[in-house]
Amino acid sequence: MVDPQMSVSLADVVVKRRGKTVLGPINLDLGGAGFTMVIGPNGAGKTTLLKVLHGVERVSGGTVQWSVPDDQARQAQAYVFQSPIMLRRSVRQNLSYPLQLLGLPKSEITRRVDQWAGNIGLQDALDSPAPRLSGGEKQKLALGRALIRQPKVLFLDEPCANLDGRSTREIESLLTAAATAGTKIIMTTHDIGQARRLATNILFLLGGALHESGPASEFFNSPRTSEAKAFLKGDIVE
Ligand SMILES: Nc1ncnc2c1ncn2[C@@H]1O[C@H](COP(=O)(O)OP(=O)(O)OP(=O)(O)O)[C@@H](O)[C@H]1O
Repeated sequence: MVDPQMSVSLADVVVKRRGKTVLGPINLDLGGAGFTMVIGPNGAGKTTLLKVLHGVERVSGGTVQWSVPDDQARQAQAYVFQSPIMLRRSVRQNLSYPLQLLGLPKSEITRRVDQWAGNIGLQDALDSPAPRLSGGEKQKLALGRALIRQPKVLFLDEPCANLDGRSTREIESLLTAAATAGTKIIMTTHDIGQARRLATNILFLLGGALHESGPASEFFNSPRTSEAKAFLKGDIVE
């Protein structure tokens, strides 16, 4: 990550639910800038891994160690859920809220809200109720609300699921700008094209295990395992 202090190590992390191992054991060191794309078939454990990294999934074994104390790590992270969660209030209130929680002065909040409303193309909808926005607009608002806090690490779970091409392109360009500005992005996707467009490195999960990982160019050009090859070809992999 751009801030060299923000990296994370997972040692023998296991998540069990109802007696079944849904993730792990995972051993992983994650650092460096850019996009880490978490890919794999349905049920492979992608969302569970994201939540483990963010510290909101109960682990049954192993350790998750950020290179800064846990409270600092959490403070420096944001998480965007697959179905955007927002306040039943205006776009402006949705963007202001995270900054109010940080206790920023009103003038600074107004400045950043105006700037981010422009970044996400909602400057003319600032006083509209957020629940009335389209799916693409809601997702852009969720992203704006996460990025307005300038997190060091941003987690996203399928941020473009069910969005049209135009909204997907707009979200990818917002994410690319954030990555260039120094936010480490860790996201899941079902869209291999999106993974190819964005990824710096890949985590390929299969059956709860980290089946293959490494730089994106290596993964896409010369996957090591037959399962990764099959997955990239579009075959059904279990
Ligand atoms: N609370 C839970 N109780 C029981 N099983 C769970 C629970 N949460 C997740 N699972 C199971 O854990 C496995 C991994 O789920 P997860 O949502 O992490 O996969 P995923 O790769 O994100 O899937 P998808 O691509 O479908 O979103 C699945 O088999 C799921 O059914």
